[in-house]
Amino acid sequence: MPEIIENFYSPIPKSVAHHYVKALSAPTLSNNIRGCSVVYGDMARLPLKVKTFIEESVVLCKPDKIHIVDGSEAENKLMLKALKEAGAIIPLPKYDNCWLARTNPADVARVESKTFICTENREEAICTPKAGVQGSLGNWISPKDYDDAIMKRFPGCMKGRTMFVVPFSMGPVGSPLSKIGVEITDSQYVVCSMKIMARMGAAVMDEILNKNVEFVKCLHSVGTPENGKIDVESWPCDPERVIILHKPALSEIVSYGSGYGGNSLLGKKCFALRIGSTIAQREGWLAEHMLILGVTCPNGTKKYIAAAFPSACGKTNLAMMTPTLPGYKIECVGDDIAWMKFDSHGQLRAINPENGFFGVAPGTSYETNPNAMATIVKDTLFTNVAMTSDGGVFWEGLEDTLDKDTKITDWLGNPWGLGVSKTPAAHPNSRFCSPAEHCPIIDPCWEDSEGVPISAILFGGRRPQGVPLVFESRNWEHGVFIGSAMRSETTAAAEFKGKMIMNDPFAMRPFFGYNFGNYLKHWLSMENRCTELGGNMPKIFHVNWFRKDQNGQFMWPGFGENSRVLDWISNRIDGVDCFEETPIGLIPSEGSLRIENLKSQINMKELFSIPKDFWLKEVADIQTYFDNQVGSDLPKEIQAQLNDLKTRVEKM
Ligand SMILES: Nc1nc2c(ncn2[C@@H]2O[C@H](COP(=O)(O)OP(=O)(O)OP(=O)(O)O)[C@@H](O)[C@H]2O)c(=O)[nH]1
Ligand SMILES: O=C([O-])CC(=O)C(=O)O
Ligand SMILES: [Mn+2]
Repeated sequence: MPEIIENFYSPIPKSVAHHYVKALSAPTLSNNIRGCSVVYGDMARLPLKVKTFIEESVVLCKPDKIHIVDGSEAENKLMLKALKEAGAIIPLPKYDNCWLARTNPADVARVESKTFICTENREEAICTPKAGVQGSLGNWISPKDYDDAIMKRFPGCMKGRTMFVVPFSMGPVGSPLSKIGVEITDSQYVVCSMKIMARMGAAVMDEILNKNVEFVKCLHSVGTPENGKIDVESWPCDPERVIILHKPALSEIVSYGSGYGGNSLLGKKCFALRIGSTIAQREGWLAEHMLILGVTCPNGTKKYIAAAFPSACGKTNLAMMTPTLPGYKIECVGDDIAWMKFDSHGQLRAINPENGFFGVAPGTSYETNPNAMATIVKDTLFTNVAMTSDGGVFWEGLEDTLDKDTKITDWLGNPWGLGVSKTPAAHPNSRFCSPAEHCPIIDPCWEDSEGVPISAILFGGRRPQGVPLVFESRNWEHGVFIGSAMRSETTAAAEFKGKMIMNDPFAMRPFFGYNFGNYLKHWLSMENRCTELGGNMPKIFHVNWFRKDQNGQFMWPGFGENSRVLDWISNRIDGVDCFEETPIGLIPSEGSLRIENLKSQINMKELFSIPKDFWLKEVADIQTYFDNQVGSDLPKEIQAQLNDLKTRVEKM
C-alpha cells in the first residue's frame, strides 16, 4: 500500500484504499502524473485512454493531488466527512445519512445563457434566427472561441485542490443502451452527488478497460474568481466567468465556475441530453427530458408512459404519483431523462439513464408527493433548503409539518419565521438528491437493460390560459408538431426573472445538442423506422395541470388526481372510443373522464374550453416563433401541421 494515501485521508481502511491494486499481479509504483501524486486509487490499473485524459487535465488544471474514485461506501463516508469538516455540508440528524449543502447565493440554478454547443459550422448546432432576432434555441461557439474560453479559465484552476476522477455509467452498467463517461472535477460535492445520480466507480472503470469502450470526457472545475477572492469559502465558484461547453464531435463536456446541479453533475443535462441527443441522432434513437412511469389499471394490465414537461413543471410529481382512482397503481422508472429506442419488433423501449433523483424541494409534501417524502429521509444530499432546529429540513409546502417550538434557519443560514419572514425559507430551485432505489414505488423493471415498452408520450407545461387539461394528437406528425409548439410559464430552474410564457419545444429548449430543425426531422423519421420494423407508434398527448380560473386559482387539483387523466389516456391507448374531435386534437367525450368523488367541484366546461380568439393568437404566436427562431430549418411537415391547425381554428 503506497503511503501517500495515508496523508490524504487518514486513517483509511485498507480494503477501500486499494481497490485497483487488488486486481494487479504486479503493482507499479508510478502513482505520480507529471509531478502530481495520486492519493487514492492506482494509475497503473487505468485504461490508457483514461490515463491520457487525466494527464491532459493535470497539465491544464495543475491540481495538488489526484483521487481516482472507486465508488465504494467507505470512500463515500470519507468524502462526506471531509465535506462536513470543511463546513460544506451540515448533517441532518433527524434522518439517516442526510446532509444539507448551502451554495454561494450566486450559484443556484442552471445558466442557460452561458451554455454553448461547439461545432465547425453554426448551423450544425443551432437554427438561424431571423435577422435582428436573438436566438433562443441554444448558443453556438466556434472551435477557436471554445479553446480560448478554456484557456482563459482552466490553466492552474485546481491549484491547492484535489482532482477527482469519476468513471460513471448512464444506464445500468453493461446494458446495451447505456453509455459511459469520466468526469474530472475539483468538487467533492459533485463526487458525492454523482454517486447518487449515476452508477459510478470501479465497476465502470472495469467496463472501459475490459470492453475498451469510448467514454464521454467531462471536465469540471468550480473555479476561482479572477481576483482570487472566493466569496463563500464552503462553496467556491466563479459566477462571473461560468461557462458550460459541449463539443459533440469529440464527445466532450467542459464546465467551469458553477457547482450547481445541471451545471456540474455532467452526466445529467450535459451528457444525457445535450451530447446524448447528438449520439441519439447518429444512432437512430431519442434522448429526451422525460419521466417514465408504469401505470397498472384495475384489470391488472400495465402500460408505460413517458412525459416531457419543462424544468419544475411536474415530472417528478407525476412519476411518483399516488393515484386517487381506486385500483390504479403507478410505479416510477425515472423522473427526468429517458433514452428511447425501437427494438427489433418496432416497440419503442425506454431506459432511465440516471440512478437517482435531483428533485425540486418546494411544493413536495406528504399531501402532494408522499413517495418523494419517503425517498428523501435516507442517503440524501439536500441543496439550499431550510433547516429545522430538530435537525430536519423545511421548505414552502411543508408548513403543516411544523410544530410551534421548531425554529427554522433559511437557505441562507439566517433565522426565519413562518408568517413573519417576507422571503422564502428555501430557495425556489432548492433540491433533494436521493438514490432512486429508495423510492417506495420504484418500478421492478427500472433497471432492465432492454428498457420498458412505451405506449404513450405526453407533452405538457404551465399554461394558465386557453389550453385544456388533456388532448390527444391526431397522428404522429401532429404529435411532433404539438411537441414543437410547446410553451410554458418560466420557473426558478433557470436564471430567468419574473413569469412569462416561453416556448419550450419538447421541454428541451435548454438541452438540444444540435439544430432543432434537424431534431424535428429526426422525430418525424421515427414513424418510418417503427413501421419498417412492424411496430406501432406510441400515441402522443398534451396535458396541462396548470390552467387557472378568473380568480387565478388552479382549475384542476392535480397531483394524485392526475390519475384520472392517465385513466383516459390508457383507454385511448386501448382504442376505446371515448373522444371528441376538436380543432386542436381529441378531447375526452362527455362523461369519459372519470371525475366521480373529486373533493371539489370542477367546471369541466371551462377546463376543456377551447377559446377561438385564444387559439387564433396561439397559432399566430407559434408562426412568429417558427419564423423568428427556426426559419428555413423548419421541416415542411411541421409548417403544414400549423397551417392545418390555423384552418381548423378559423372555422370554429
Ligand atoms: N398545481 C399543480 N402543481 C404541480 C403539479 N405537479 C407538480 N406541481 C408543482 O410543480 C413544481 C415542480 O414539480 P416537479 O415535479 O418537481 O418538476 P420537474 O418537472 O420534475 O422539475 P425538474 O426537476 O426541474 O426537471 C412543484 O412545486 C410542484 O408542487 C400538479 O399536478 N398541479
Ligand atoms: O438541471 C438541473 O439543474 C435540474 C433539472 O432537472 C432541470 O433544471 O431540469
Ligand atoms: Mn429536469
